[in-house]
Amino acid sequence: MCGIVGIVSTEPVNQQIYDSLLLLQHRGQDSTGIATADGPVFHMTKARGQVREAFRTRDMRSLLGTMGLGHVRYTTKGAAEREEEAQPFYVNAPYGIILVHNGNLTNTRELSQDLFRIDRRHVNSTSDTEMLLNVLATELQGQITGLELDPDQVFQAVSHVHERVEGSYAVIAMIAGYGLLAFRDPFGIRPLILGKRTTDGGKTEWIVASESLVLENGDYEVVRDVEPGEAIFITLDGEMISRQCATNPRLVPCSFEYVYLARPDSVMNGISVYEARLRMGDRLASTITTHMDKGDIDVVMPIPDSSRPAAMQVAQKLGIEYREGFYKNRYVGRTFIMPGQAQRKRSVRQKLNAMGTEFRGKNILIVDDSIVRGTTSKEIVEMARAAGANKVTFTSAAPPVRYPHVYGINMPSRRELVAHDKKIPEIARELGADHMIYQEVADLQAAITDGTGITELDLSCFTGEYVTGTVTPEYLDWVERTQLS
Ligand SMILES: O=P(O)(O)OC[C@H]1O[C@H](OP(=O)(O)OP(=O)(O)O)[C@H](O)[C@@H]1O
Ligand SMILES: NC(=O)CC[C@H](N)C(=O)O
Ligand SMILES: [Mg+2]
Repeated sequence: MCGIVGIVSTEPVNQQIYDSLLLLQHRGQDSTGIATADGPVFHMTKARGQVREAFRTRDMRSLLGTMGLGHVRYTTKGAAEREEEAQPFYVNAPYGIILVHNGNLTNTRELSQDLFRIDRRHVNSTSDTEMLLNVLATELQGQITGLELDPDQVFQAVSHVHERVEGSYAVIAMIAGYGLLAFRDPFGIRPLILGKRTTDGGKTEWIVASESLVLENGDYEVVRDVEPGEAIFITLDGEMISRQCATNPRLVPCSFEYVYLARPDSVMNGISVYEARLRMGDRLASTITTHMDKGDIDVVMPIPDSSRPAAMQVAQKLGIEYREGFYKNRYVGRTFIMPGQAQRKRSVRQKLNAMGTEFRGKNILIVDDSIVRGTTSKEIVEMARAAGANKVTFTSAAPPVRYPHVYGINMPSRRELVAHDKKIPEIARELGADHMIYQEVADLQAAITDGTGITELDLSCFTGEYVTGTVTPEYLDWVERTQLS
């Protein structure tokens, strides 16, 4: 789940894109990039690391132009450490296209063959995003008849992309000399939202971004979410044209955005992430009461940061004191989205410290938003015990993560998942907790969608059911053998 943003403005966009990326930093910490268009000329800077360390003043000065896009990367395909695989990606024909992508393609084996054999295109990385860009470029090339590009041709090209590409993709691209294109996969797995604002001179400026908080921060009004399968084209003069480009679009958004990825102050597909997390807390509290006596819990404690809203609600619902026993070092980023298990493990200890006074002799109920590899929870239980806790009950506002996530979250291998193939008491033993309680899948679904009119969610990492057809057991084996850990 990377973070993406694109802006068509009436003034220079470099600073706005930078500010937007800072707001999306929680979606990716591996690398970042900005590209701008100054008339038909592109400027681009990309580098490893986080936004604050990646862009220097001289880079920012060179990013000229009133249209631009940016990316923060959390690697799911390709290599996290290779700067060349940082986004955006560029192709010089047709016209010149620069593209950013949030998501993960599940038919890259077929795509790389087809791109080479049929389209005669060389893709110089293992990045799925570079393949996606080359498919778009091929399809656009196939549509162009005269010299000029027509939005109809762009929409036709996106329809063909939908036919060729499988998996999840929220995409923003600039076509040199023409405008900004944004589209979302036919299941709308990854988020994308459209906003606009009017200048004093009455001109309209547009923004497309992964999360609504970026729009709010830039004083843009929310127009709407980009629909699953829909493409939006914004011309250089600020005219917005949209079209449904998929034959059978269906909204099936990723549940993990609401559990962990998105910032709580964002609204996605009309659902407030914060409120969804409160509802997860409500439902988890009910499940807790069916498993244990409230009288056996002295305090409810969150694991900072992401579980705070759910933990607060669990405490309130159970009528038990809420205490923050883990102090968080604000200078350590999110550990789950770091590349490599060694770094993740080291960082949990650097990130969290247990305060003895909150633990000594107490029965603690810990709430985390999710338990994936168990890196955090194992360390936390040890820390709680070392700080003198009596009994440690570990709870998760999400159900057990038992299956790989192949739509843009780096959990490719079943072996790595602490809950894969294990019953809950076995997980408790593995993590060293006295007791473990997980959210039920139906409760998670209800917590996210209740009252929203949304009927489907991608819950694949909890259920093993994948919405795109190409995710077969053979594919999952291949992913497990070949991808990142
Ligand atoms: O079971 P694991 O593999 O450890 O993964 C799950 C943990 O990782 C995340 O925290 P993270 O530190 O990334 O970010 P946060 O500060 O937003 O909670 C998540 O909130 C869990 O605490
Ligand atoms: N998390 C994402 O959206 C990743 C985008 C792309 N698959 C990459 O690895 O760079
Ligand atoms: Mg956490």
